[in-house]
Amino acid sequence: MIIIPGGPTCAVIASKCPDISVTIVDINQQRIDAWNSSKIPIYEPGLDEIVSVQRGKNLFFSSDVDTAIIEADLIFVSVNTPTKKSGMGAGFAADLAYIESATRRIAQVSTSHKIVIEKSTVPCRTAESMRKILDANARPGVTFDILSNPEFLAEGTAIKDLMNPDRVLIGHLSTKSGVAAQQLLSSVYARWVPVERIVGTGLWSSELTKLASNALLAQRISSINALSAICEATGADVDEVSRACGLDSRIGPKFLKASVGFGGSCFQKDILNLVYLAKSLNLPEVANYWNQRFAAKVVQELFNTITNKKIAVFGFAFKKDTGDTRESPALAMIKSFLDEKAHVRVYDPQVPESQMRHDLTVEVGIPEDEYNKFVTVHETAYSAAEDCDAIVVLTEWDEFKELEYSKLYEKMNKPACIFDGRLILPVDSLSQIGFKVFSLGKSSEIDV
Ligand SMILES: NC(=O)C1=CN([C@@H]2O[C@H](COP(=O)(O)OP(=O)(O)OC[C@H]3O[C@@H](n4cnc5c(N)ncnc54)[C@H](O)[C@@H]3O)[C@@H](O)[C@H]2O)C=CC1
Ligand SMILES: O=C(O)[C@H]1O[C@H](OP(=O)(O)OP(=O)(O)OC[C@H]2O[C@@H](n3ccc(=O)[nH]c3=O)[C@H](O)[C@@H]2O)[C@H](O)[C@@H](O)[C@@H]1O
Repeated sequence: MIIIPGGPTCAVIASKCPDISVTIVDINQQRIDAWNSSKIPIYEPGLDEIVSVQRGKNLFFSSDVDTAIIEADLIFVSVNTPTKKSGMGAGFAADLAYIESATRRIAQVSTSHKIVIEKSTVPCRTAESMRKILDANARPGVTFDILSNPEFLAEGTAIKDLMNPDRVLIGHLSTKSGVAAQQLLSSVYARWVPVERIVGTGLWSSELTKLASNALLAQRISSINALSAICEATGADVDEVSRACGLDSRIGPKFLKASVGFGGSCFQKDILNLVYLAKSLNLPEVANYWNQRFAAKVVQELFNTITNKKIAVFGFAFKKDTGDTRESPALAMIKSFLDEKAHVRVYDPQVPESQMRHDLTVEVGIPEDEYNKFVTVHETAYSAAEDCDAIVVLTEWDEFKELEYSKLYEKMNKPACIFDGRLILPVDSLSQIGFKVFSLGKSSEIDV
């Protein structure tokens, strides 16, 4: 195994797996010299001790990148991925030049099958680019698997985090060799990480999870920092507010320490990277946008028109187990369907027709005669679905999971579509019945 470069991760793997030979390679000779000296190039509590025990046994440091590649079975790519300074995406996108040159080297030098593991923090779908580079430059007969295994350690607690990680994430393809590669890497971590903390996902989910985790963590700090300004103006104490908020088990106490703003090498660059990804995919971060996007998906899948089609809306409340409809996504969604002159047949176990009529006519502003003509409210999901072209699930009521979908399917026009806006339905069994199923935030896997 080699790691390019990723010192702390490498040292911990070596110390937990004495039978695995681990080599850190770096094109920077000075860094390698430092790793081989009594003054290693990174200060991390506990790292010095591990390196001094393992170095020369199963932990090696070298600038001979090519030899290390040829001898390795698994190759972690942990090179730097700073924010681009010039060109397209400058100031936001990640500079993948180092990833590219390391990947090219692996392709050109390898003489046997390799498992190449993305360890660096990269934009979503970087594995696809790596695959293209590997395939285009590989020697005849040499094959590669690519895994995504992002690093979640924080500086200052790196060894502790690596010894006892909350989770180890391994993204892989669902091909036979992709799964085998994932199992092999899992078996390395399983030497010291409980198996339930080793999580397998698709490649893209894994890549995106790393950026998303840093964005969510940074967002918590930004929130508490914004509250600190309000505390200053009002006389409240931010530490007291933070402690009291953190006692809510849904919020939790960690990462709520107000500060002068977050620093570090990663939060800023990874958030910019995520913003760039959202912008380049034309995804403005406006709450209302998510409603519109889902409504547009319904129209698109129903052959770009829903005029005079019948749409069953399952759920009107803003969440399950309540009859409350304030700011419910159903309002904007039904308005979009009515704008397209579709007939909407609504069923919600708790929201009465009078409430729906009030919300749609008074709050949303749909004229009374339009409501009367296009909206009907039903006593059961079965009657709502009758003669419909699509079912759109907008509230996560438990009973929607337990409906007899084959019975609903029989009553509907074909092709019968289901749009799951709450991720509660069993996609596979609905597809088997014959439904065209669309789930929020999911797409089919594209091989790389
Ligand atoms: N530092 C941290 O705490 C964490 C870093 N990460 C991610 O890990 C990656 C690396 O971060 P750092 O270690 O902080 O970066 P770094 O800049 O300290 O180290 C990167 C090293 O890669 C070497 N390198 C560049 N191209 C090479 C090539 N083709 N072959 C061999 N070596 C090459 C450089 O000489 C440099 O020493 C980044 O993507 C970062 O976002 C993720 C989690 C934590
Ligand atoms: O991708 C990465 O590189 C890493 O980025 C962060 O780790 P790191 O930047 O090393 O350190 P943090 O402990 O997250 O601190 C970052 C900044 O936030 C600040 N911070 C943190 C926590 C808090 O409550 N308040 C606060 O202001 C810290 O002082 C520091 O300036 C994440 O915590 C790691 O999970 C991630 O792997």
